[in-house]
Amino acid sequence: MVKICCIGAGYVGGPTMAVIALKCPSIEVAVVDISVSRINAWNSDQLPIYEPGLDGVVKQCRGKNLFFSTDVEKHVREADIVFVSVNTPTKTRGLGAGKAADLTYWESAARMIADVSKSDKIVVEKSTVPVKTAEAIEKILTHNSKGIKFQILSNPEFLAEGTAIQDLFNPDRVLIGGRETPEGNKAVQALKEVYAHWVPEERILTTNLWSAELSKLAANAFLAQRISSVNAMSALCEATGADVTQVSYAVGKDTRIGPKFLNASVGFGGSCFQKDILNLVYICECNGLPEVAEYWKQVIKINDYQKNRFVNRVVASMFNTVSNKKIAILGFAFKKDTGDTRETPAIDVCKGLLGDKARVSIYDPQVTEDQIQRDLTMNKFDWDHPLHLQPMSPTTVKQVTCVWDAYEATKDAHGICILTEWDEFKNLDFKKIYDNMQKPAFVFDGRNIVNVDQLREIGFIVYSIGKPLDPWLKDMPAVA
Ligand SMILES: NC(=O)c1ccc[n+]([C@@H]2O[C@H](COP(=O)([O-])OP(=O)(O)OC[C@H]3O[C@@H](n4cnc5c(N)ncnc54)[C@H](O)[C@@H]3O)[C@@H](O)[C@H]2O)c1
Ligand SMILES: O=c1ccn([C@@H]2O[C@H](COP(=O)(O)OP(=O)(O)O[C@H]3O[C@H](CO)[C@@H](O)[C@H](O)[C@H]3O)[C@@H](O)[C@H]2O)c(=O)[nH]1
Repeated sequence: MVKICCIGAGYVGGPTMAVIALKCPSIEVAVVDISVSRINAWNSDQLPIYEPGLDGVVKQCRGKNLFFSTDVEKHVREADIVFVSVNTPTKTRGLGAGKAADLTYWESAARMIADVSKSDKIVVEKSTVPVKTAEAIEKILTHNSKGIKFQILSNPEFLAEGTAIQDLFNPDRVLIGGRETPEGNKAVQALKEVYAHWVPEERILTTNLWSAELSKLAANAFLAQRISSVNAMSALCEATGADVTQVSYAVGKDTRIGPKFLNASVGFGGSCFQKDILNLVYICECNGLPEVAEYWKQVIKINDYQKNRFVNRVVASMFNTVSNKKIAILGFAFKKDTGDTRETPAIDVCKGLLGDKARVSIYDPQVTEDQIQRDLTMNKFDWDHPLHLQPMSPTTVKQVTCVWDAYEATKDAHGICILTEWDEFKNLDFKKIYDNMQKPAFVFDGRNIVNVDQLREIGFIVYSIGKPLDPWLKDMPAVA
């Protein structure tokens, strides 16, 4: 029986390995982690991450050919294929701080693999890493190998949160990069056979190592760039009276452009886009390509601009101050159908409003109060380290309350900010909400999910990203 071990039981390691176990009953899969609480949660009824469909997949295989364990060394030693899916946060100190990927966790995993291995292994990069990481990992492994042979493959993951199970069942492509040597080709073939259990052969792409590593960074940069492009257009739409939804529909109808990923928003979030672009920027700079670095930096600058612009709209609309006003925040996760808050635009928006002394009342169906408080007090990039190594939140932000109901959050509020596109927000009783708010009552829709005309009829003053402006907002500056 082929044995797979995955180091890192997170958003990628957990779902990816659960799907491999489900689709390959003949393979034994162990997912290991240094975080005891994470592993305990994977072994309980309350999985550590919320992902539609994940529960069912885990329940079908757990205890049969899928195991979650903290005995990292044992499972690595026994495995034929070791996936490494650990954190690769942005460095906060030293060389490349604020841009480069911090490979501490990767390096310690590689050293541990070399230490405990007693048989040849294929080591698979599942984490998103800088180009040429495989070379560094190869060096660590071979210099410590005691005669054991390791083949390194790059197999970046393209799943998106909220649709992870769907994406894993039916991927656009699986990408496997390896050394172009007989041993390298053999290793690529072995991993290909795993995916071939359910992925059609023509969707399994094989490349050299560096192309696979770079393709992952490139794909995320292209995706994020589309959002920054449409968000940049949203500002121009507001200035001209065009409607960004109509513009992106018309643009996306061009088959060369395509309709997906053109939704204007308060900004993109998530653990990957910003981190991976910063990483790309750093790699370009290190390779003497400042113009290319500058080009990709702009994607992040526009994203920051979009979040600032949103906060400025809120404050400017409400007589240039939100001091002591209650603002309801509907949605804190970085997108719907996940409880993940890493780099969520809600953090920046809330911090902006708190900076103007607002009182914020937050409701998100999947995010706990503890998480929100930690997010609002943590330093940038600290969120991307293993849970037990993150600083405990020393203080709580007093002007923040978290509630478990949208009606409670909006009661007596002056304004509402919709920051995540949860389906349930589309069906709220806005008349009831309006009746229970201070007047004038404002809605700032950062996800373009409300029916603007209906809300204006009820009496709300409505701002919706990239839509023709409410007369109330017309003469107010977008960016103060
Ligand atoms: N989240 C996504 O949607 C996504 C998608 C594609 C790629 N990625 C990439 O995959 C990687 C993992 O991302 P994630 O979202 O799953 O992160 P995560 O924080 O959810 O999971 C990483 C896990 O690795 C564990 N870990 C760290 N060092 C370890 C070690 N030495 N031994 C054992 N366990 C260790 C941590 O405790 C943590 O549970 C990152 O490089 C990320 O960029 C993420
Ligand atoms: O038209 C759009 C599409 C997305 N978003 C926002 O962009 C962010 C990222 O969304 P999405 O890409 O759907 O989720 P992620 O889980 O971050 O997935 C991205 O990052 C992963 C980690 O690298 C990759 O594996 C995926 O392919 C890539 O889509 C979220 O805040 C979305 O709300 C928009 O604002 N407008």
